[in-house]
Amino acid sequence: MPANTMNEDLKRERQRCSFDPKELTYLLDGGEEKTEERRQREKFFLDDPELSETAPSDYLSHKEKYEHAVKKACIVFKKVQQLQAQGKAGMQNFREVLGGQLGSAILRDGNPLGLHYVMFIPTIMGQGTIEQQAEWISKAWNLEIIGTYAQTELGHGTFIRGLETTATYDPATEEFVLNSPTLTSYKWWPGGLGHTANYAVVVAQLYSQGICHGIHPFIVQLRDEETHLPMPGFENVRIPWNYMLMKNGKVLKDGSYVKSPSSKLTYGTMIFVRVVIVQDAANYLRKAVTIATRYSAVRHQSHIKESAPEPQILDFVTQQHKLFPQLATYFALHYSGAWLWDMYNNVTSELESGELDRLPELHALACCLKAVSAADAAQGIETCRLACGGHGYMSCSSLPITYGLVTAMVTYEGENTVLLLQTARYLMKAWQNCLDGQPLTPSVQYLNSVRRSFGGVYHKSVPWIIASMQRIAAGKIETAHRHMNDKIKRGVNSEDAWNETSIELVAASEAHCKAFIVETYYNSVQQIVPSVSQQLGKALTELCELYAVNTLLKNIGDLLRYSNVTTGDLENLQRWLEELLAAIRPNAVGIVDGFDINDAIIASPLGAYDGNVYERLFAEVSKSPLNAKPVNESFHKYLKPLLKSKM
Ligand SMILES: CCCCCCCC/C=C\CCCCCCCC(=O)SCCNC(=O)CCNC(=O)[C@H](O)C(C)(C)COP(=O)(O)OP(=O)(O)OC[C@H]1O[C@@H](n2cnc3c(N)ncnc32)[C@H](O)[C@@H]1OP(=O)(O)O
Ligand SMILES: Cc1cc2nc3c(=O)[nH]c(=O)nc-3n(C[C@H](O)[C@H](O)[C@H](O)COP(=O)(O)OP(=O)(O)OC[C@H]3O[C@@H](n4cnc5c(N)ncnc54)[C@H](O)[C@@H]3O)c2cc1C
Repeated sequence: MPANTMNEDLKRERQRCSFDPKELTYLLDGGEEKTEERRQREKFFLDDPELSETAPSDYLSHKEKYEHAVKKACIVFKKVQQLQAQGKAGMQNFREVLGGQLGSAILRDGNPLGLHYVMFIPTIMGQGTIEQQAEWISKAWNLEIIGTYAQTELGHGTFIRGLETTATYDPATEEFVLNSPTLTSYKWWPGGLGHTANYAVVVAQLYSQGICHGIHPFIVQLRDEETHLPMPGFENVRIPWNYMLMKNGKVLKDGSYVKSPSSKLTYGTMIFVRVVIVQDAANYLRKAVTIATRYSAVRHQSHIKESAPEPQILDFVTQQHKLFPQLATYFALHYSGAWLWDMYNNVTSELESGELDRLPELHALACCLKAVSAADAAQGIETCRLACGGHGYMSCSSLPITYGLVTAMVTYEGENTVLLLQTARYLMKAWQNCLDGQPLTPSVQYLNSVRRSFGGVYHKSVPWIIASMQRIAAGKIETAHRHMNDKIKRGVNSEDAWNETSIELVAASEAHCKAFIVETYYNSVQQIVPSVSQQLGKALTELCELYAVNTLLKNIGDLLRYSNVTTGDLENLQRWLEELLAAIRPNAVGIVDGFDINDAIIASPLGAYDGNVYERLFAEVSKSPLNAKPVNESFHKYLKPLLKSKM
């Protein structure tokens, strides 16, 4: 097929879409102008010959990949500075360019500067005094220094109160002495710590006047700014007094300690990254479902009717049931992420004025939304990979690497189970408040309404599904609360009772989160529909209904246990699901086109806009050095002697 011709199947798919994908693009970007801005920004980076992939980095050594990534990260940074000089670079650009999809396309092998922007700078902004911000932020933005966030140790990642690195204040010299006294206290995992960063925020147990005040953040220089050689010593390293970030907890020069308004303010950066992860997980999922949907429109296989030619695999209802819920999940996580980002900004500004009331609810929501979005996006990406059969397994499909990036999210920034238990902690208190008639915060208000009524009869609407999911969540919260208290009444101490009930606590947390996501998604679509064309509004509504129906059908056991749903209602839900898959089918390619993901970011022969899958696959494998010569030298070195010896 000559280059740049459009695959006929995709041509037909694009003709049958009921709405203009550009309208969806503008909606997701926040308007036509924003789309144009984004496209220009992408072009500015992706068209740069120094950044485009000549040979796939799959064939580089680990060391070469690192050096390649550093080179490109520096080019990206200089280009961001050019944007800044034109007044075009703001926080959003950095997020786009240094993280997100554009970043992961340009820096396929990771971004050695990622942690510098994602955690080092935000920690100084969130934990440093005004003076400390003035001292460090501009140097960091201008890359005069490169930082990382060194919290996790060989022996501790989750339980940060158990971290062993110490920072002991020496009033005689007005310095802190940092020490990682044991093998398990060595900082381990921080991105960039090995060879890139020359500074770190080190999270350590603060000791002053013989008292341990818990974990606090300290700036430590790791490498000489000129030679990049590691600073002398890694035991009893001395740093100046003002290298402790003191916006919250403080140590005065005489060594006396001033408590933070809340010890949990030290954990602030982790909330920020969890909030960012929700949106990033959604974006990686939409890249994967774009690849799998376009591929499924081009791939012909088997028969639906013996008399007809091999159909597009997108016409198999099972294939639709694999992919369309992923389309819907992208929107669900996108709108939940947007809602959480708003709440984060509001609560953070309240914290600035000492208002801590909403921090616990933000923490609880950030925990469960990070956990559910990372897990669901990872599972959705794996479903997309499997839906592409053998070609989905190839690394050039981009699906395995995308899956790897997102499963990491399940672990970092708080391992999922641990975070779901954090939310469960909040829900147990909320249920107790509900029983005691105490006021409830907005995200758990539904506990009151669910307690008062045992659910209405089935009707084919998302509000009925939301009420059912809230009923399931309340039921699981009540069950966990009751089981835990029954154990305590039987003499089990509260910590053991918590641990013994933790399976149900995690499940209650997940159910609460799913109910929150469906409701937030529905409310977002309700707000949007009146402002878009009737066709796009219908498509967005169908996707929202699909997310709700499919999520509920994956939970039939709980639905039967905690509501008065009948088997007849379940049959109606199954029929509704099938109707929605059929309704979405003609728009599937149009929806992914609406994501407007540049082919260079898709980076997959299965998902290119023109749909020339086989030509692109073949071109891709031809790039492999292994295919440069017809006979590989291993034949003469090893195989031939072996064969000879048999003769
Ligand atoms: C501008 C450019 C941008 C570029 C963009 C790029 C985009 C790319 C995007 C993304 C790439 C990201 C790449 C990052 C790579 C990964 C980085 C890392 O992994 S850094 C390490 C993370 N490590 C953890 O997260 C540890 C997890 N563990 C914990 O958080 C804690 O240990 C926890 C919460 C599990 C237990 O901590 P306890 O033992 O001190 O707390 P308890 O006793 O359980 O609770 C005490 C009270 O504290 C509250 N609490 C706990 N954590 C809180 C928090 N974070 N905020 C507020 N309250 C909290 C609790 O709700 C509880 O409150 P009550 O007592 O119930 O009222
Ligand atoms: C790609 C990547 C990048 C990272 N980058 C950084 C970084 O830049 N800076 C940094 O400081 N760290 C970083 N980390 C470390 C990361 O934050 C930790 O790995 C993460 O917090 C999990 O902690 P852990 O490894 O101790 O796991 P563990 O907590 O040991 O988890 C192992 C198992 O124990 C279970 N478990 C632990 N505690 C509990 C509990 N209370 N209740 C029930 N189950 C429990 C977990 O659920 C899990 O199943 C990174 C990790 C990865 C994978």
